[in-house]
Amino acid sequence: MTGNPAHTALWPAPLASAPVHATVTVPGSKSVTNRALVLAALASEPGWLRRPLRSRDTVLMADALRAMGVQIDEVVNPYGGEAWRVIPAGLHGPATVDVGNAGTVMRFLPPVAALADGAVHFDGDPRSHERPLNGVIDALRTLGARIDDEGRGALPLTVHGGGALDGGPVSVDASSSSQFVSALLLSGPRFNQGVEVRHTGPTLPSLPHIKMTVEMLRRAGAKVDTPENGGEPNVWRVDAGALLGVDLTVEPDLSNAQPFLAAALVTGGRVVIPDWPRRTTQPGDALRELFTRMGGSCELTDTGLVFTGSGRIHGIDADLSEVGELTPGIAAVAALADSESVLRGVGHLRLHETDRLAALSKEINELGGDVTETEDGLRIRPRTLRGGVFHTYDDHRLATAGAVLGLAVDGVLVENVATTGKTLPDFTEMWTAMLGAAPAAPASPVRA
Ligand SMILES: O=C(O)C1=C[C@@H](OP(=O)(O)O)[C@@H](O)[C@H](O)C1
Ligand SMILES: C=C(OP(=O)(O)O)C(=O)O
Repeated sequence: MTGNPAHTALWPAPLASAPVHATVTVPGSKSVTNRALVLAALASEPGWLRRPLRSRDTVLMADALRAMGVQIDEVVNPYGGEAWRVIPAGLHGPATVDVGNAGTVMRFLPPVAALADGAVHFDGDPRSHERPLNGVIDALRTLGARIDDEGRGALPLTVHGGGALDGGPVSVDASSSSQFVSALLLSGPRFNQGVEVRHTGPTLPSLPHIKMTVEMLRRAGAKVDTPENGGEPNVWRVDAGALLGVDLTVEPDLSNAQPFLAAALVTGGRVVIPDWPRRTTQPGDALRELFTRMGGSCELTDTGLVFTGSGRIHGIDADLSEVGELTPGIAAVAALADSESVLRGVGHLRLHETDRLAALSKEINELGGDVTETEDGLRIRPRTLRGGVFHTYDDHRLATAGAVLGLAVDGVLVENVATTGKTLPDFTEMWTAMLGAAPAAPASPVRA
């Protein structure tokens, strides 16, 4: 924990005094915004991102690309919202990249830096030094890059870009993060021989995020072969070729819709999320099924997703390996359910923003819960919970999970709720607006 007062400030999570009835407009997807920025930066012509997410992770991505020479102009249209115009340029060093604690920045950009002319130094938050990066580093070396990481296999490191990269076939164990595969594929069209990525590990998390990468590459004109279109299992191939400048409207972040849907489930209310896409690769789309199994019902209408809680919350036994980032929110709801839950397939969450399995069990248990870690997930036995401090370990999804618990448990104090700024800077304002309450005055925050 740092000495920064924002990190010790406690936010009294509002208790829901009645079923929530609200329409919540959710900002753009982090995963789509950061992929779109990378692809636009690598394109051979300018492109547009409309309704991009503006949050810590996406600003870090944009600033990093700017540091390598890409022009990104922010245009505010009073009628159509924000848009970012991306004008690619010859990538160059010397440059310094702050990855914060953004998996997308720390994994997607070293391959881009390998294409730059000059040295690009990467560093970030202390936690970024602990998150797995070895798959990207080793693969880039195999593909011809020169990287100085002083043998750490992790951040900080310097990529000595040579202006081009051979590319070709490479094997990577992506069992600790699907982002290793996405990272290599995204820059693949710009490698001299393209890239063929073969995943060799025992498991592969977050498959929808790899599908998102493939779809966005194809939309930018890349030729991609995948296991789904007749290729070998666990092998993705991207041909070398120019990328088009795309005009893309970013979908709402469905994983960030989760706490608001959870509010309908927990309070027996109804929440509408406008612009929920009818077809998407976002893992958050699985919430329609998961939260229905946990007691709600939903309908995809022309206004968006209408999600209704029944007043009952059921436990769930679910393999969340494809949708790992939904685990903290599901765990919070599960702690309030009428039966036990088992969440499986998410051992890799120990290496996310924080060790999410340890953090969720400790924090829910400190409120009186009964959560145990299993080898690959969590077992959650609902108990009557009491108020107390909910520590968040610089993890945005721990903070929103604490807010969900606070709807039903009086006196939950979420530590460092500002950490939601990683992907959802307006979270507390959106939460209080959803609850129909006036936003709390910022004066004299309670201290831990
Ligand atoms: O590629 C992406 O945009 C992401 C992939 C997933 O990472 P892991 O495969 O490391 O879990 C996910 O958890 C993360 O929030 C975003
Ligand atoms: C795991 C997450 O993020 P990152 O992109 O930093 O891996 C997340 O948002 O839940």
